[in-house]
Formats: sequence, C-alpha cells, structure tokens
Amino acid sequence: MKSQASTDLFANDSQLVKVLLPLPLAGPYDYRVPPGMDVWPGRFVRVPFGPRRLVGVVWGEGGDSGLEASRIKDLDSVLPLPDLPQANRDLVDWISAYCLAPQGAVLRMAMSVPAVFEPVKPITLYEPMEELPDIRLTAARKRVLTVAADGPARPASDLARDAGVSTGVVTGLADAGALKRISVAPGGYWPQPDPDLPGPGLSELQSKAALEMAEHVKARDFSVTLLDGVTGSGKTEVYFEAVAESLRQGRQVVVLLPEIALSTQWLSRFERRFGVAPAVWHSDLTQSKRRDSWKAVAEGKIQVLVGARSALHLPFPDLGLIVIDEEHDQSFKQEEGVIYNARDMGIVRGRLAQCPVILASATPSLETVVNVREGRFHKLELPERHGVAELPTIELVDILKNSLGRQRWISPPLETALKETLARGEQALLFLNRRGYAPLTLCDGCGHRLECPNCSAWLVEHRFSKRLECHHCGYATRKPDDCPECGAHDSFRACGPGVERLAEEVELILPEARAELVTSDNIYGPAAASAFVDRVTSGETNLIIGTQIVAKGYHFPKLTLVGVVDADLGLAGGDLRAAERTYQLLHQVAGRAGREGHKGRVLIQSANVDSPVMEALAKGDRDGFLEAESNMRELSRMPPFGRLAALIISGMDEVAVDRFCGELARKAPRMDGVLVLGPAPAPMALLRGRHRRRFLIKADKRISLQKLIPQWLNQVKEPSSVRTQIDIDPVSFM
Ligand SMILES: Nc1ncnc2c1ncn2[C@@H]1O[C@H](COP(=O)(O)OP(=O)(O)OP(=O)(O)O)[C@@H](O)[C@H]1O
Ligand SMILES: [Zn+2]
Repeated sequence: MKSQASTDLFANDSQLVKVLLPLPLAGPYDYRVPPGMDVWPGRFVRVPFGPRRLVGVVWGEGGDSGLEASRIKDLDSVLPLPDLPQANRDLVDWISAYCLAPQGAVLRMAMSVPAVFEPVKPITLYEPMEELPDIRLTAARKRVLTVAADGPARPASDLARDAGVSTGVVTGLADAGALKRISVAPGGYWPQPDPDLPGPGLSELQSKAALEMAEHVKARDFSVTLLDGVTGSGKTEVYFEAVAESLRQGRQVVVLLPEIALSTQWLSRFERRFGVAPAVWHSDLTQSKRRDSWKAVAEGKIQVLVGARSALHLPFPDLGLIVIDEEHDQSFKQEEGVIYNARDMGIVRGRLAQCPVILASATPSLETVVNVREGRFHKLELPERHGVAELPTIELVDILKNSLGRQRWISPPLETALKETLARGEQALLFLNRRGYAPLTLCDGCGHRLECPNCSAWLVEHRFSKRLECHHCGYATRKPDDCPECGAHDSFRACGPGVERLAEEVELILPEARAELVTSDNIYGPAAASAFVDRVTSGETNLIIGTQIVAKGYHFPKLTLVGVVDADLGLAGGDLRAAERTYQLLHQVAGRAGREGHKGRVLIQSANVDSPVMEALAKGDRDGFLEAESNMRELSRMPPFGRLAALIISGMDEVAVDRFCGELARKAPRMDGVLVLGPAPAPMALLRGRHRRRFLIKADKRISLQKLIPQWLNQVKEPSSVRTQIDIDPVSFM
C-alpha cells in the first residue's frame, strides 16, 4: 500500500488493505486494491459488503485476516473526498478500546451524514454581469441588483430573501441577461471570522487569562486548561481570545456547548467579536446543511465550528483549539449507542491532534478539579463578575418551617420577593426541573397510579397538550375518564408540581405578571429560543418559569430574582454524583440573577436546608463542598479515585435476561481490588418494554477494566434475545 507521502509502487499489484465500515462490527475487513487504484489510510472507499455497496475508510495494510484469497473482494472505488484525518482515526480506535464499543460503531459517529458520500447535483448561483444590459428596471429588480452587487454568488432564494422579492424576480433578471448563472457543486458559503476586529476591553484579570490561553494556542501542543470563573465573569469573552489566536495561526477551532440549538446569545456574542456567525453543528440542521458543513470542515473551509458533542467526530484536518464550555454538564455523556463522555474524549482528541483544550465552567466537575490539583491540567481563575455586577445573595427557605398551602409550592418569602421584584420593574426566574403539570396522577378512590406500560415510570400529565406522557419512552395517551382499576369516574388527582402547575399558581398570586413557560416542550429550536430571548430582553416577559434549559448560559440584564421551587429534586436518586450535580445546577441557575448593575437575590426552597450541599450553596463555598465530596469519594475509592463501570443487561424476555445475569454472576471476576455488585433490577427496571438489570464493577485504579470486562463477558454466551451495554465511567445509574 502506498502512503500518502511516498509514491513507491508495490511490486505486487494485488495488495490488500483493511477497510473499516460504519457498522457495529468488531473491526476492519480485508479488501484487494485493484490495479491502478491509489489508496492509503484515511481514504473513503466504496466496497462490496454482502449484497450491498458501502462506504468505509481504509484503516491500514491488510493481509493478516487468514481469509482465503478467493474470498477477498476488490475495492469498488475511491470517493473524491479529503481523507479522514489521522487524529480522527486514532480517536475511533481510542474510544473503541476505552469504551469497549465496536470500532465500526464509533466510526459511524464520524460518518453520520450519509449525504456526504452520495453524488451531488450541482446548484445554480447568481452573480452580477460586468455590464448591465439595457433592460427595464423595476424597484424590485433594482433591489436584487444592489443585493447581488455586494457579496458572493448566491442561490436565487438567498438573493430573493435579502432583497425582499420573489425568486421569480431573480430568475427573470438572469433570463434578461442582467445576472449570470453559474453552476457549482453545493457547498455553502463560509465567511471567515476576523480575529482582529476590536474585542471588548478586557479587565486586567480577563486579559491575563486570555493571554495565557493564547500562549497555549501558540505553542501548538497538547495542554488542558480549566477556565474557572464565577457566573457572569466573562469566560466566553476570554476564551474568544484563544479562538482569535488559533484563527491567526490559520488553524481550526471546535467549541462544544451543551444545548447549542438554544444558545442564541452565544452566537450573537461570537458575531459581535468576529464579524460573522460561526458554523454550527446540531441535530436540528437539515441534511443538506449537515452535508455542506461536514465537507467544509474536511476541506478546511470552516474555521470555527460550535456544536453539540457529535461535533467532536467531524474531520477537522488542522485543529488548533478545542473548547469545552460548561465542561461539568452531564449532557456531554452520550447514553445510547456508543456510551462515551464527549468531555473526556474531547481531551483525548486534543492529545491526538496535539492541540490545546480549554474547559470552561463556574462549577467544574470533581474529576477536573482533581486533575488540576494533581497537576495534569492548568487552571485560570476569574473570581469576579464583569464590570460592576456582583454575585447574588443566596438564601435558603426551609419549606418544613414555611409551610406551603394545600396545592401550593411557592412559599410566603418567595411570593413576597417575586412581588417586590416585579413591582420594581425587574424580572424573575422560577426554576423547577420538571416538565408538565404533575409528575404523578392517582385515583382518589383506590390509589391506582397511572404508569407507562413500557417503562417503570409514572405518566406525567401535560395539561396544555391534554395528554399523559412517559418522559422515558415518549408513550402518550389521553387521560382516561374512569379509573382502569376500580372504575371510579373522574377520580384522578394530580400529585406534585410540574412547571405547568406552577404557572397556574403564579396566575393566582401574581395575576399581573407577564409570565412565560420555558421548557423543552415549548422552546425546542434556535428560532423559538431567540424569540424567547427577545421577549425577555424587551420586557414583554417579566417572569420566566422554566426547567434546566434556562439554568445556564442566559444573560438577562434585568433579571434579579431567582426562585428555586424544589431544590431537593435532584437529590432523590442518591447516586454517586447527586449532590455534586445539585450544586452545579442550582449554582448555575442562581448565577442568572443580577448579572448587570442590579444586585441579584436567590431563594432556594428545600426540605434539607442543613444538608452540606444546601449549606455550601448558601455560603458560596464551592471549594469547601468539593473538598468534602472529594474526601468522601477518596474514602470509598469512587471515581476519580477508583474505577467504575456498569453493565446493563436488557431484553424483552425477562426469564432470559435473568438467566443470563445469573450465569454472568457465577463467572464474575473475584480478585483483589475488584468488587462486582449485582445483578440488581435497574431503577428503570422496564424501559421501552425491555427488562433491565445492572451490574456495577468497582475497581482500584491500577486495574484495567478494559481488560477485565471482556475477559469476563467472553466466558458466557450472550443469548440473541439479550443485549449487554457497557458503560465505562457511568454518570447515569438508571
Ligand atoms: N470585558 C468585557 N467587556 C464587555 N462585556 C463583557 C466583558 N466581559 C464580559 N462581558 C459581558 O458580561 C456578560 C457575562 O459574560 P459571559 O456570559 O461570558 O460570562 P460567563 O462567565 O460565561 O457566565 P456564565 O458561566 O454564567 O454563563 C456578557 O454579557 C458579556 O458579554
Ligand atoms: Zn415509557
């Protein structure tokens, strides 16, 4: 096989290569390179696979598969695409080995856009003629010509939109010879961000942090830096300077953000700093947009891309910087398919690509804090809010003492604070991390609870959509008139609050408030998110009632009060990180208050006001809290001081699942430094109709779970009706 650099021809024309296909297969397959075809590792190739033709990636030299020569098939063709870069291929191998996922399943994440690999139809663009023919010019036509005059060749639809005319006007101008038609391969238009536009004047501390990060970028070497700054300290503005430095170096940047589809304020801030919007990557994009973006990344035309965790797998040929914003966020963990953590794999990607990684957070994860403490990561601190803004005061409201009225969830102190805030013309946020009207509906007659038929979960009432929904599998049904258990009529009672029910209470106590519900049910894409931002900024909305989607990132100058309705919600499950996560979420949401000029106030309603997490929140003692958490984890040898993995065994046939679990339990590794817990029914013992059992494997740091687990699983044959999922470093214990 030829390497990209060398052009030596092999004497043997029938050389073999390994090709990895984006299928959940263990490894690559051998193929023969037909005479005259030129391939090397990283090339995208089309190959026969059974009756199908599939696109895969040349992974290396073949020939050790032991297959008979006659059974090895020829490569079909080479695709006219840039190579999948070495760092991406290394990342596939790394994730596969670390997460114990089939290589092909990992590759599929890098090839998630099928349209990239299909032949493309050219599209027509329009640009002005050098000389205008003598034609009749209507106002509409003039507008189109003005728009076309400044800018690149564009599709008719773009010109029509910018000129405020129909596309017919554009094509009419082309027919009349006033615009030139050019036919090009689709690819989109990628304006380049300008690093040298004047940024905001940074404070001394901000500049110091920015300079240091820029130095890491200049070094063109792997490093990890935690940008640890309080909410509203300007972390974004500061890491933008590292982005600017990478742009000056002519190298690409990827920024991972949770909930990118909702981050309209981030996008406009980027545009203010760099003159143009960045490329974005998330699941809301159309197929053609995804195809264009994928290709533009591969061709180096996209300089800065911001996206959800899947952006990590895009084929950046020359990555100069990786930023992981809100690094502590649990949504970086992918829980389906290949189970991996994009924060951790982002760091691996940085090492493989030899580029710096910046982690930004006001509430860094314990893992990251320990990595800083042990000297593996650098740390830069921004201990103050930008400008005159101060951190808000945080008060706990003991709901055991401030008894709530029947069917009421807003305590008297919170009610008073809300009234005062709105009366001053300021804004408030009521936070309750629960969608819908009520989390539980039960029959007053017999106590029967409405449950999902496919999951171990209660059905959640949604009054606006007039349905009962399962938040785990999406099952939805109308609320029955009669109890299916005892037949009582109209006997259902809603138990507990969701945000919809809170909105009802707000209407009762604050009828004048201009309240708005913000949950993933009503704000689900960029357009809805930016309309929401506009309503708050303009003051049309003065009271936000929202779930965790409003907890982070937003910056509303007049928002001065945050009320947390039920601070204990996240503590219920009691898993390893329940307290840490609660701290992070509540601190983030508290951080929305008082971000500009007006002092902020936060009221946290809890039945556990004496718990360490609530006390730490009220005192603003993040480091003390983390220290105590860290000590506890160290004592119990839990991550990051020990290793943890979970096995989730599931299937439709409960007996088969239990039998398989029993066999696994008998073969479970018994050795020093390893503890296997389970099998136990998962908290979600039934999910989408599948019965689920869990094993937890806890081990000392010196032990490789990547060796131990396959050795264990290989001793027991998995029945075809059962599925085993491996979750290394689990964050969800459901
Ligand atoms: N030097 C500066 N000059 C002007 N505006 C600034 C400066 N630094 C920060 N800001 C503004 O202050 C606000 C808060 O900054 P930013 O959102 O970057 O903070 P953050 O640290 O990311 O906060 P959070 O963690 O709460 O999201 C933004 O509106 C930002 O534009
Ligand atoms: Zn369900």
